[in-house]
Amino acid sequence: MSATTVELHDKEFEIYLRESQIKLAIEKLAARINQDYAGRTPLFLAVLNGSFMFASDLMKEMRIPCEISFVKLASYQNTQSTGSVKELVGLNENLTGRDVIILEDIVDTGHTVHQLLEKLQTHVTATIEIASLLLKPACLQHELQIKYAALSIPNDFVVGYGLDYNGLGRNLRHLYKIKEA
Ligand SMILES: O=P(O)(O)OC[C@H]1O[C@H](OP(=O)(O)OP(=O)(O)O)[C@H](O)[C@@H]1O
Ligand code: HPA
Repeated sequence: MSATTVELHDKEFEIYLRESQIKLAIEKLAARINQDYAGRTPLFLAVLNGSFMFASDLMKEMRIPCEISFVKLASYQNTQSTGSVKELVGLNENLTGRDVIILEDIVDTGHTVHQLLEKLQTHVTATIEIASLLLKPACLQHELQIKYAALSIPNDFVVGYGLDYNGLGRNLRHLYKIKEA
């Protein structure tokens, strides 16, 4: 058993989705990907940091040949930039002709995935899709086709299972949402 509420920094969170529910949703998602990509060898690009747990559990459910690589959109500072400009780091693979599946822990406003897709535009992939553990449809600010979303959730701030609140909470095995006052 683990706690039904947790305190991280100044905020209290209550349990939202248990590990068993998350695992089930990932199994269902993996079954779809296994079927859709039969006969192909997709390359997963997992976006750090938040996606590490999702990527790990999804990979264990893959029954087709596949590869994974981890990338990060890092803020960088120079004399011109305000810090909102991001640099794609960690991409060492040749994506030409590959079936790429981006792995995210959460698509919220969609800014991150939108930026990542822009950065990948110069690569001539065969296909490119997005798989996210969580999707907040009410928050999306970009026209994105999220083909593979394991769970759709309301506009609550969530932590656990890789997701953090100011650095804390990534280690939690369940998902927690912020507790209403
Ligand atoms: O759809 P969006 O509004 O862009 O939000 C989603 C992104 O926000 C979080 O990343 P963050 O930049 O906090 O980095 P992290 O993965 O290291 O926590 C999360 O992991 C997604 O990548
Ligand atoms: O709800 C969230 N929790 C943690 N990180 C996030 N990044 C975007 N949305 C969230």
